[in-house]
Amino acid sequence: MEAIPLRLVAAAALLAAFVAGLASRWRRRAKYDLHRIPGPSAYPIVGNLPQMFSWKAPRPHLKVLEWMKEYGNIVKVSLPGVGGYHLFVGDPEYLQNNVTGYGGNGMPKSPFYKELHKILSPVPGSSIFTSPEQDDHWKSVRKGVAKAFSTAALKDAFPRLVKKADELVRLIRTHPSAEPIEVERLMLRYMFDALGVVGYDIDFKSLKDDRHPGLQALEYCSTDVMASATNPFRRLVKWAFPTCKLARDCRRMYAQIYAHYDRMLAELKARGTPAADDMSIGACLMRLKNPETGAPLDEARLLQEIATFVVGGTDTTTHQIVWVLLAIAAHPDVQQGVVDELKASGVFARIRKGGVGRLSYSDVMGLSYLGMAVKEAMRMFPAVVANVIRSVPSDSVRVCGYRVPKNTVINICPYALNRVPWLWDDPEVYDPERWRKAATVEESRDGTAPGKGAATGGGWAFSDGPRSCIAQRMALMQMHLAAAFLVANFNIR
Ligand code: HEM
Repeated sequence: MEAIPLRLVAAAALLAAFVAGLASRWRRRAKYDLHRIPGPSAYPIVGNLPQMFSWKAPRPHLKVLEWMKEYGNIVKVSLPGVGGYHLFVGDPEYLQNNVTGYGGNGMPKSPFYKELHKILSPVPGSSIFTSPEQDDHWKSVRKGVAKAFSTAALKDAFPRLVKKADELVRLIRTHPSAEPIEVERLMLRYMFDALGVVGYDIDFKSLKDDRHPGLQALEYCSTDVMASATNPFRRLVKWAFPTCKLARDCRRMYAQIYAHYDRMLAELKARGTPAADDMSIGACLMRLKNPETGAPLDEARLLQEIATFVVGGTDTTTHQIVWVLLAIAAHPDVQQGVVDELKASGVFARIRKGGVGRLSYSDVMGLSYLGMAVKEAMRMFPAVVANVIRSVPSDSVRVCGYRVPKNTVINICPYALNRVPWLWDDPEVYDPERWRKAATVEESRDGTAPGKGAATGGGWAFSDGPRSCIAQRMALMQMHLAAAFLVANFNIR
Protein backbone atom coordinates (compact mmCIF):
# COMPACT_ATOMS: atom_id res chain seq x y z
CA MET A 1 0.00 0.00 0.00
CA GLU A 2 1.27 3.40 -0.92
CA ALA A 3 2.20 5.63 2.05
CA ILE A 4 0.05 8.75 2.53
CA PRO A 5 2.27 11.79 1.95
CA LEU A 6 3.21 13.52 5.19
CA ARG A 7 2.09 16.87 3.83
CA LEU A 8 -1.41 15.49 3.28
CA VAL A 9 -1.56 14.22 6.87
CA ALA A 10 -0.41 17.60 8.19
CA ALA A 11 -2.98 19.45 6.06
CA ALA A 12 -5.76 17.12 7.24
CA ALA A 13 -4.72 17.62 10.87
CA LEU A 14 -4.71 21.39 10.42
CA LEU A 15 -8.13 21.30 8.80
CA ALA A 16 -9.49 19.10 11.60
CA ALA A 17 -8.07 21.48 14.25
CA PHE A 18 -9.57 24.45 12.41
CA VAL A 19 -13.00 22.80 12.20
CA ALA A 20 -12.80 21.74 15.87
CA GLY A 21 -11.87 25.32 16.81
CA LEU A 22 -14.81 26.69 14.82
CA ALA A 23 -17.18 24.16 16.39
CA SER A 24 -16.00 24.97 19.91
CA ARG A 25 -16.28 28.70 19.18
CA TRP A 26 -19.78 28.16 17.82
CA ARG A 27 -20.80 26.09 20.88
CA ARG A 28 -19.36 28.78 23.16
CA ARG A 29 -21.26 31.52 21.35
CA ALA A 30 -24.48 29.55 21.63
CA LYS A 31 -23.98 28.90 25.35
CA TYR A 32 -22.56 32.23 26.52
CA ASP A 33 -22.91 35.92 25.72
CA LEU A 34 -19.24 36.89 25.97
CA HIS A 35 -19.24 37.97 22.31
CA ARG A 36 -22.11 40.40 23.07
CA ILE A 37 -20.29 42.20 25.89
CA PRO A 38 -18.77 45.45 24.64
CA GLY A 39 -15.05 46.09 24.86
CA PRO A 40 -11.93 47.03 22.93
CA SER A 41 -10.95 44.77 20.07
CA ALA A 42 -8.29 42.26 21.06
CA TYR A 43 -5.17 41.07 19.18
CA PRO A 44 -4.85 37.34 18.39
CA ILE A 45 -2.99 35.37 21.09
CA VAL A 46 -2.02 38.39 23.27
CA GLY A 47 -5.54 39.84 23.55
CA ASN A 48 -5.54 43.31 25.14
CA LEU A 49 -2.30 42.75 27.08
CA PRO A 50 -0.28 45.22 24.95
CA GLN A 51 -2.79 48.03 25.60
CA MET A 52 -3.05 47.32 29.34
CA PHE A 53 0.60 46.71 30.17
CA SER A 54 2.63 48.63 27.60
CA TRP A 55 6.22 49.34 28.76
CA LYS A 56 5.76 53.04 28.01
CA ALA A 57 2.79 53.58 30.29
CA PRO A 58 1.96 50.53 32.40
CA ARG A 59 -1.14 52.09 33.91
CA PRO A 60 -4.01 49.69 33.33
CA HIS A 61 -6.45 51.74 35.44
CA LEU A 62 -6.22 54.68 33.02
CA LYS A 63 -7.07 52.34 30.15
CA VAL A 64 -10.01 50.86 32.07
CA LEU A 65 -11.46 54.32 32.76
CA GLU A 66 -11.04 55.26 29.10
CA TRP A 67 -12.80 52.05 28.00
CA MET A 68 -15.60 52.39 30.55
CA LYS A 69 -16.32 55.91 29.28
CA GLU A 70 -16.37 54.53 25.74
CA TYR A 71 -18.28 51.25 26.24
CA GLY A 72 -20.41 51.81 29.36
CA ASN A 73 -20.74 50.06 32.66
CA ILE A 74 -19.57 46.61 31.60
CA VAL A 75 -16.41 46.19 29.56
CA LYS A 76 -14.82 42.95 28.38
CA VAL A 77 -11.02 42.86 28.25
CA SER A 78 -9.03 39.83 27.13
CA LEU A 79 -5.91 39.14 29.25
CA PRO A 80 -4.49 35.72 28.28
CA GLY A 81 -2.22 34.22 30.94
CA VAL A 82 -3.65 36.59 33.57
CA GLY A 83 -7.06 34.98 34.05
CA GLY A 84 -8.46 35.20 30.48
CA TYR A 85 -11.49 37.45 30.10
CA HIS A 86 -11.80 40.23 32.69
CA LEU A 87 -15.13 42.03 33.01
CA PHE A 88 -14.85 45.54 34.41
CA VAL A 89 -18.19 46.54 35.91
CA GLY A 90 -19.18 50.15 36.55
CA ASP A 91 -22.54 49.48 38.18
CA PRO A 92 -22.16 49.82 41.98
CA GLU A 93 -25.54 48.32 42.70
CA TYR A 94 -24.70 45.17 40.76
CA LEU A 95 -21.27 44.97 42.41
CA GLN A 96 -22.64 45.44 45.92
CA ASN A 97 -25.46 42.95 45.51
CA ASN A 98 -23.67 40.25 43.52
CA VAL A 99 -19.90 40.61 43.66
CA THR A 100 -18.56 42.18 46.84
CA GLY A 101 -21.19 40.37 48.73
CA TYR A 102 -23.84 42.03 50.81
CA GLY A 103 -26.20 39.40 52.20
CA GLY A 104 -23.71 36.59 51.52
CA ASN A 105 -24.03 36.93 47.75
CA GLY A 106 -20.38 37.69 47.14
CA MET A 107 -18.22 35.93 44.60
CA PRO A 108 -15.00 34.13 45.65
CA LYS A 109 -11.65 35.84 45.19
CA SER A 110 -9.93 34.80 41.97
CA PRO A 111 -6.86 32.49 41.82
CA PHE A 112 -4.85 35.69 41.20
CA TYR A 113 -4.56 36.00 45.01
CA LYS A 114 -2.65 32.70 45.17
CA GLU A 115 0.23 34.44 43.38
CA LEU A 116 0.27 37.10 46.09
CA HIS A 117 0.55 34.49 48.82
CA LYS A 118 4.26 34.10 48.12
CA ILE A 119 5.03 37.40 49.83
CA LEU A 120 3.38 36.11 53.01
CA SER A 121 4.97 32.73 53.38
CA PRO A 122 7.18 30.11 51.70
CA VAL A 123 4.53 27.54 52.70
CA PRO A 124 1.45 27.29 50.45
CA GLY A 125 -1.79 28.25 52.18
CA SER A 126 -4.12 31.18 52.51
CA SER A 127 -4.61 34.07 54.89
CA ILE A 128 -7.46 36.45 55.71
CA PHE A 129 -6.51 38.37 52.54
CA THR A 130 -5.82 35.58 50.08
CA SER A 131 -8.52 33.11 51.18
CA PRO A 132 -10.79 32.61 48.13
CA GLU A 133 -13.93 31.91 50.20
CA GLN A 134 -15.34 33.25 53.43
CA ASP A 135 -14.54 29.90 55.04
CA ASP A 136 -14.26 29.06 58.76
CA HIS A 137 -10.62 30.15 58.96
CA TRP A 138 -11.35 33.47 57.29
CA LYS A 139 -14.33 34.02 59.61
CA SER A 140 -12.34 33.26 62.75
CA VAL A 141 -9.47 35.59 61.77
CA ARG A 142 -11.77 38.39 60.60
CA LYS A 143 -13.82 38.17 63.81
CA GLY A 144 -10.82 37.70 66.09
CA VAL A 145 -8.87 40.66 64.71
CA ALA A 146 -11.82 43.05 64.29
CA LYS A 147 -11.26 44.29 67.88
CA ALA A 148 -7.90 45.73 66.83
CA PHE A 149 -9.75 48.30 64.72
CA SER A 150 -12.33 49.33 67.32
CA THR A 151 -12.30 52.91 68.60
CA ALA A 152 -11.05 51.67 71.99
CA ALA A 153 -8.07 49.88 70.40
CA LEU A 154 -7.21 52.83 68.18
CA LYS A 155 -7.37 55.23 71.15
CA ASP A 156 -5.05 52.91 73.02
CA ALA A 157 -2.52 52.85 70.18
CA PHE A 158 -2.82 56.57 69.42
CA PRO A 159 -0.03 57.85 71.75
CA ARG A 160 2.46 55.42 70.16
CA LEU A 161 1.52 56.74 66.73
CA VAL A 162 1.85 60.37 67.87
CA LYS A 163 5.46 59.65 68.90
CA LYS A 164 6.15 58.33 65.39
CA ALA A 165 4.57 61.38 63.73
CA ASP A 166 6.71 63.60 65.96
CA GLU A 167 9.81 61.59 65.00
CA LEU A 168 8.90 62.08 61.33
CA VAL A 169 8.71 65.86 61.74
CA ARG A 170 12.03 65.95 63.59
CA LEU A 171 13.66 63.89 60.85
CA ILE A 172 12.41 66.30 58.19
CA ARG A 173 13.75 69.24 60.21
CA THR A 174 17.26 67.75 60.16
CA HIS A 175 17.15 67.67 56.36
CA PRO A 176 19.09 70.47 54.61
CA SER A 177 16.39 72.93 53.52
CA ALA A 178 17.78 73.38 50.00
CA GLU A 179 17.60 69.68 49.18
CA PRO A 180 14.30 68.18 48.05
CA ILE A 181 12.86 65.35 50.13
CA GLU A 182 11.79 62.14 48.47
CA VAL A 183 8.36 62.07 50.10
CA GLU A 184 7.31 58.61 48.96
CA ARG A 185 10.38 56.94 50.44
CA LEU A 186 10.03 58.90 53.68
CA MET A 187 6.34 58.07 54.03
CA LEU A 188 7.11 54.41 53.35
CA ARG A 189 9.47 54.40 56.33
CA TYR A 190 6.91 56.24 58.48
CA MET A 191 4.02 53.91 57.54
CA PHE A 192 6.13 50.77 58.05
CA ASP A 193 7.04 51.97 61.54
CA ALA A 194 3.46 53.14 62.19
CA LEU A 195 2.12 49.68 61.34
CA GLY A 196 4.68 48.14 63.70
CA VAL A 197 3.91 50.36 66.69
CA VAL A 198 0.13 50.49 66.24
CA GLY A 199 -0.46 46.90 65.17
CA TYR A 200 2.20 44.99 67.09
CA ASP A 201 3.67 47.45 69.60
CA ILE A 202 7.03 46.79 67.91
CA ASP A 203 9.18 49.67 66.69
CA PHE A 204 10.78 48.57 63.42
CA LYS A 205 12.90 51.78 63.54
CA SER A 206 13.05 52.26 59.79
CA LEU A 207 12.81 56.04 60.30
CA LYS A 208 16.22 55.68 61.98
CA ASP A 209 17.60 53.23 59.41
CA ASP A 210 17.05 54.12 55.78
CA ARG A 211 18.33 50.70 54.72
CA HIS A 212 16.19 48.61 57.07
CA PRO A 213 16.50 45.02 55.72
CA GLY A 214 12.83 44.15 56.41
CA LEU A 215 11.60 47.23 54.58
CA GLN A 216 14.04 46.77 51.71
CA ALA A 217 12.81 43.21 51.26
CA LEU A 218 9.16 44.25 51.54
CA GLU A 219 9.64 46.86 48.81
CA TYR A 220 11.39 44.41 46.51
CA CYS A 221 8.97 41.53 47.05
CA SER A 222 5.83 43.70 46.73
CA THR A 223 7.02 44.81 43.31
CA ASP A 224 8.01 41.29 42.30
CA VAL A 225 4.82 39.63 43.45
CA MET A 226 2.59 42.09 41.56
CA ALA A 227 4.81 42.00 38.46
CA SER A 228 4.83 38.19 38.49
CA ALA A 229 1.06 37.99 38.98
CA THR A 230 0.40 40.22 35.97
CA ASN A 231 3.28 39.13 33.74
CA PRO A 232 3.46 35.40 32.94
CA PHE A 233 6.87 35.86 31.25
CA ARG A 234 8.48 37.02 34.50
CA ARG A 235 7.33 33.80 36.19
CA LEU A 236 8.64 31.79 33.25
CA VAL A 237 12.08 33.45 33.34
CA LYS A 238 12.48 32.78 37.07
CA TRP A 239 11.43 29.16 36.61
CA ALA A 240 13.50 28.45 33.48
CA PHE A 241 16.68 30.27 34.60
CA PRO A 242 17.02 29.71 38.35
CA THR A 243 20.57 31.10 38.37
CA CYS A 244 19.78 34.37 36.56
CA LYS A 245 20.06 37.61 38.55
CA LEU A 246 16.29 38.05 38.85
CA ALA A 247 15.81 34.55 40.30
CA ARG A 248 18.76 34.94 42.70
CA ASP A 249 17.65 38.39 43.90
CA CYS A 250 14.14 37.06 44.45
CA ARG A 251 15.38 34.14 46.54
CA ARG A 252 17.52 36.46 48.69
CA MET A 253 14.82 39.08 49.20
CA TYR A 254 12.04 36.59 49.95
CA ALA A 255 14.30 34.93 52.55
CA GLN A 256 14.89 38.40 54.04
CA ILE A 257 11.21 39.23 54.35
CA TYR A 258 10.36 35.82 55.86
CA ALA A 259 13.14 36.41 58.42
CA HIS A 260 11.45 39.71 59.34
CA TYR A 261 8.13 37.92 60.02
CA ASP A 262 10.01 35.26 62.06
CA ARG A 263 11.51 37.96 64.27
CA MET A 264 8.08 39.50 64.81
CA LEU A 265 6.60 36.17 65.86
CA ALA A 266 9.54 35.51 68.19
CA GLU A 267 8.95 38.87 69.88
CA LEU A 268 5.19 38.25 70.26
CA LYS A 269 5.85 34.81 71.72
CA ALA A 270 8.46 36.16 74.13
CA ARG A 271 5.76 38.40 75.65
CA GLY A 272 3.75 35.36 76.73
CA THR A 273 -0.06 35.32 76.88
CA PRO A 274 -1.35 38.75 75.81
CA ALA A 275 -2.95 40.84 78.55
CA ALA A 276 -6.76 40.85 78.43
CA ASP A 277 -6.86 44.60 77.62
CA ASP A 278 -4.27 44.33 74.81
CA MET A 279 -6.26 44.82 71.61
CA SER A 280 -3.38 45.22 69.15
CA ILE A 281 -3.36 43.14 65.96
CA GLY A 282 -0.49 41.05 67.38
CA ALA A 283 -2.38 40.25 70.59
CA CYS A 284 -5.59 39.40 68.69
CA LEU A 285 -3.65 37.06 66.39
CA MET A 286 -1.91 35.32 69.31
CA ARG A 287 -5.33 34.58 70.83
CA LEU A 288 -6.73 32.98 67.67
CA LYS A 289 -7.77 29.34 67.74
CA ASN A 290 -7.99 26.87 64.89
CA PRO A 291 -11.77 26.74 64.22
CA GLU A 292 -11.62 23.00 63.47
CA THR A 293 -9.61 21.81 66.47
CA GLY A 294 -9.98 24.63 69.01
CA ALA A 295 -6.17 24.54 69.50
CA PRO A 296 -4.06 27.71 69.15
CA LEU A 297 -3.19 28.54 65.53
CA ASP A 298 -0.13 26.63 64.32
CA GLU A 299 3.00 28.64 63.68
CA ALA A 300 2.85 28.59 59.87
CA ARG A 301 -0.69 29.90 59.88
CA LEU A 302 0.11 32.54 62.50
CA LEU A 303 3.09 33.77 60.49
CA GLN A 304 0.93 34.13 57.37
CA GLU A 305 -1.54 36.30 59.24
CA ILE A 306 1.20 38.40 60.89
CA ALA A 307 2.68 38.92 57.43
CA THR A 308 -0.70 39.78 55.88
CA PHE A 309 -1.17 42.79 58.12
CA VAL A 310 2.40 43.97 57.49
CA VAL A 311 2.01 43.70 53.72
CA GLY A 312 -1.60 44.97 53.63
CA GLY A 313 -0.81 47.88 55.92
CA THR A 314 2.40 49.38 54.52
CA ASP A 315 2.30 50.01 50.76
CA THR A 316 -1.38 50.95 50.80
CA THR A 317 -1.16 53.63 53.48
CA THR A 318 2.11 54.90 52.00
CA HIS A 319 0.74 55.45 48.53
CA GLN A 320 -2.51 56.81 49.84
CA ILE A 321 -0.92 59.43 52.11
CA VAL A 322 1.39 60.51 49.29
CA TRP A 323 -1.64 61.14 47.07
CA VAL A 324 -3.35 63.00 49.91
CA LEU A 325 -0.30 65.25 50.33
CA LEU A 326 -0.06 65.80 46.59
CA ALA A 327 -3.74 66.79 46.37
CA ILE A 328 -3.34 69.18 49.30
CA ALA A 329 -0.14 70.64 47.83
CA ALA A 330 -1.82 71.18 44.47
CA HIS A 331 -4.77 73.00 46.08
CA PRO A 332 -3.46 75.81 48.33
CA ASP A 333 -7.04 76.79 49.24
CA VAL A 334 -7.60 73.30 50.66
CA GLN A 335 -4.27 73.43 52.50
CA GLN A 336 -5.30 76.76 54.01
CA GLY A 337 -8.68 75.25 54.97
CA VAL A 338 -6.87 72.43 56.81
CA VAL A 339 -4.58 74.92 58.60
CA ASP A 340 -7.60 77.04 59.61
CA GLU A 341 -9.34 73.99 61.04
CA LEU A 342 -6.18 72.88 62.90
CA LYS A 343 -5.91 76.36 64.43
CA ALA A 344 -9.60 76.68 65.32
CA SER A 345 -9.60 73.28 67.05
CA GLY A 346 -6.42 73.95 69.07
CA VAL A 347 -4.65 70.99 67.43
CA PHE A 348 -2.22 73.31 65.63
CA ALA A 349 -1.01 74.84 68.91
CA ARG A 350 -0.62 71.43 70.56
CA ILE A 351 1.42 70.08 67.65
CA ARG A 352 3.61 73.17 67.36
CA LYS A 353 4.11 74.13 71.01
CA GLY A 354 5.28 70.93 72.63
CA GLY A 355 1.79 69.69 73.50
CA VAL A 356 1.72 66.54 71.38
CA GLY A 357 1.42 64.44 74.55
CA ARG A 358 -2.00 66.00 75.16
CA LEU A 359 -3.26 65.27 71.67
CA SER A 360 -6.10 62.73 71.63
CA TYR A 361 -7.57 60.38 69.03
CA SER A 362 -10.82 62.36 69.04
CA ASP A 363 -8.95 65.67 68.49
CA VAL A 364 -7.50 64.35 65.24
CA MET A 365 -10.39 62.23 64.00
CA GLY A 366 -12.76 65.14 64.74
CA LEU A 367 -11.07 67.31 62.09
CA SER A 368 -13.91 67.13 59.60
CA TYR A 369 -12.43 69.29 56.85
CA LEU A 370 -9.18 67.32 56.92
CA GLY A 371 -11.31 64.16 56.77
CA MET A 372 -13.05 65.40 53.62
CA ALA A 373 -9.73 66.40 52.02
CA VAL A 374 -8.41 62.87 52.68
CA LYS A 375 -11.58 61.16 51.41
CA GLU A 376 -11.62 63.21 48.25
CA ALA A 377 -7.98 62.35 47.54
CA MET A 378 -8.88 58.69 48.09
CA ARG A 379 -11.71 59.00 45.61
CA MET A 380 -9.57 60.51 42.87
CA PHE A 381 -6.36 58.63 43.61
CA PRO A 382 -7.18 55.33 45.34
CA ALA A 383 -4.03 53.45 46.37
CA VAL A 384 -5.53 50.19 45.11
CA VAL A 385 -6.23 51.48 41.61
CA ALA A 386 -7.48 48.20 40.17
CA ASN A 387 -7.47 44.47 40.69
CA VAL A 388 -10.02 43.78 43.38
CA ILE A 389 -10.70 40.52 41.59
CA ARG A 390 -13.45 37.96 41.91
CA SER A 391 -14.33 34.78 39.95
CA VAL A 392 -17.76 33.90 38.61
CA PRO A 393 -18.61 30.81 40.70
CA SER A 394 -20.80 28.93 38.22
CA ASP A 395 -22.10 28.85 34.67
CA SER A 396 -25.57 29.71 35.84
CA VAL A 397 -24.60 33.16 37.18
CA ARG A 398 -25.45 36.05 34.87
CA VAL A 399 -23.25 39.13 35.02
CA CYS A 400 -25.27 42.29 34.40
CA GLY A 401 -27.67 40.07 32.43
CA TYR A 402 -24.98 38.32 30.35
CA ARG A 403 -24.33 34.54 30.44
CA VAL A 404 -20.62 33.99 31.07
CA PRO A 405 -18.53 30.86 31.74
CA LYS A 406 -17.58 29.80 35.26
CA ASN A 407 -14.32 31.41 36.45
CA THR A 408 -14.69 34.50 34.26
CA VAL A 409 -12.94 37.29 36.16
CA ILE A 410 -14.87 40.24 37.56
CA ASN A 411 -12.34 42.99 38.05
CA ILE A 412 -13.31 45.95 40.21
CA CYS A 413 -11.31 49.04 39.36
CA PRO A 414 -11.77 51.62 42.15
CA TYR A 415 -9.97 54.26 40.09
CA ALA A 416 -12.49 53.96 37.24
CA LEU A 417 -15.51 53.52 39.53
CA ASN A 418 -14.54 56.71 41.32
CA ARG A 419 -14.36 58.72 38.12
CA VAL A 420 -17.04 57.50 35.72
CA PRO A 421 -19.32 60.41 34.82
CA TRP A 422 -22.55 58.47 35.41
CA LEU A 423 -21.74 58.09 39.11
CA TRP A 424 -20.21 61.43 40.07
CA ASP A 425 -20.78 65.13 39.43
CA ASP A 426 -17.57 66.66 38.01
CA PRO A 427 -15.49 63.55 38.73
CA GLU A 428 -12.22 65.15 37.58
CA VAL A 429 -12.52 68.01 40.09
CA TYR A 430 -10.84 67.66 43.49
CA ASP A 431 -13.64 68.95 45.70
CA PRO A 432 -13.52 67.97 49.41
CA GLU A 433 -16.85 69.75 49.86
CA ARG A 434 -18.70 67.01 47.98
CA TRP A 435 -18.34 64.90 51.13
CA ARG A 436 -19.98 67.58 53.28
CA LYS A 437 -22.98 67.29 50.99
CA ALA A 438 -23.07 63.60 51.79
CA ALA A 439 -24.07 64.50 55.32
CA THR A 440 -26.85 66.76 54.05
CA VAL A 441 -28.29 64.72 51.23
CA GLU A 442 -31.02 67.22 50.36
CA GLU A 443 -28.37 69.63 49.00
CA SER A 444 -27.25 67.26 46.28
CA ARG A 445 -28.37 67.48 42.68
CA ASP A 446 -29.80 63.99 42.48
CA GLY A 447 -30.20 63.23 46.16
CA THR A 448 -27.29 60.84 46.25
CA ALA A 449 -24.24 63.08 46.78
CA PRO A 450 -21.29 62.70 47.01
CA GLY A 451 -22.07 60.42 44.10
CA LYS A 452 -24.04 57.26 43.55
CA GLY A 453 -20.72 55.49 43.29
CA ALA A 454 -19.64 56.08 46.88
CA ALA A 455 -19.52 52.72 48.60
CA THR A 456 -17.61 52.75 51.87
CA GLY A 457 -15.51 55.60 53.38
CA GLY A 458 -13.67 57.10 50.44
CA GLY A 459 -15.57 55.87 47.42
CA TRP A 460 -14.35 52.38 46.54
CA ALA A 461 -10.82 52.87 47.89
CA PHE A 462 -11.36 50.35 50.70
CA SER A 463 -13.61 48.13 48.54
CA ASP A 464 -16.98 47.10 49.85
CA GLY A 465 -18.90 44.32 51.62
CA PRO A 466 -17.58 41.61 53.96
CA ARG A 467 -14.16 41.45 52.24
CA SER A 468 -13.62 45.21 52.36
CA CYS A 469 -10.53 46.53 54.13
CA ILE A 470 -10.73 45.39 57.73
CA ALA A 471 -8.26 48.09 58.79
CA GLN A 472 -9.82 51.14 57.19
CA ARG A 473 -10.30 53.02 60.46
CA MET A 474 -6.69 52.40 61.43
CA ALA A 475 -5.51 53.55 58.00
CA LEU A 476 -7.56 56.74 58.29
CA MET A 477 -6.11 57.43 61.74
CA GLN A 478 -2.55 57.00 60.42
CA MET A 479 -3.21 59.26 57.44
CA HIS A 480 -5.08 61.97 59.38
CA LEU A 481 -2.32 62.17 61.95
CA ALA A 482 0.50 62.31 59.40
CA ALA A 483 -1.33 64.97 57.35
CA ALA A 484 -2.12 67.05 60.46
CA PHE A 485 1.51 66.96 61.65
CA LEU A 486 2.93 67.78 58.23
CA VAL A 487 0.49 70.58 57.41
CA ALA A 488 0.91 72.12 60.88
CA ASN A 489 4.70 72.12 60.55
CA PHE A 490 5.41 72.73 56.88
CA ASN A 491 4.05 74.46 53.83
CA ILE A 492 3.52 71.56 51.46
CA ARG A 493 4.39 72.40 47.86
C1 HEM B 1 -5.20 53.65 52.80
C2 HEM B 1 -4.84 52.43 53.11
C3 HEM B 1 -5.54 51.18 52.65
C4 HEM B 1 -6.25 50.94 51.51
C5 HEM B 1 -6.53 51.92 50.38
C6 HEM B 1 -6.69 49.57 51.56
C7 HEM B 1 -7.47 48.96 50.59
C8 HEM B 1 -7.96 47.68 50.69
C9 HEM B 1 -8.81 47.05 49.71
C10 HEM B 1 -9.27 47.70 48.41
C11 HEM B 1 -9.09 45.79 50.14
C12 HEM B 1 -9.92 44.73 49.41
C13 HEM B 1 -8.95 43.97 48.54
C14 HEM B 1 -9.54 42.85 47.74
O1 HEM B 1 -10.68 42.45 47.91
O2 HEM B 1 -8.80 42.38 46.89
C15 HEM B 1 -8.41 45.61 51.40
C16 HEM B 1 -8.45 44.45 52.14
C17 HEM B 1 -7.67 44.23 53.26
N1 HEM B 1 -6.86 45.16 53.87
FE1 HEM B 1 -6.63 47.10 53.37
N2 HEM B 1 -6.23 49.00 52.71
C18 HEM B 1 -5.53 49.95 53.41
C19 HEM B 1 -4.91 49.79 54.63
C20 HEM B 1 -4.79 48.60 55.30
C21 HEM B 1 -4.07 48.41 56.54
C22 HEM B 1 -3.38 49.54 57.33
C23 HEM B 1 -4.14 47.07 56.84
C24 HEM B 1 -3.55 46.32 58.02
C25 HEM B 1 -3.22 46.86 59.15
C26 HEM B 1 -4.96 46.44 55.82
C27 HEM B 1 -5.30 45.10 55.80
C28 HEM B 1 -6.22 44.54 54.93
C29 HEM B 1 -6.66 43.15 55.00
C30 HEM B 1 -6.20 42.11 56.02
C31 HEM B 1 -7.57 42.96 53.96
C32 HEM B 1 -8.31 41.67 53.60
C33 HEM B 1 -9.66 41.65 54.29
C34 HEM B 1 -10.49 40.40 53.94
O3 HEM B 1 -10.37 39.86 52.85
O4 HEM B 1 -11.30 40.01 54.79
N3 HEM B 1 -5.33 47.39 54.91
N4 HEM B 1 -7.73 46.76 51.71
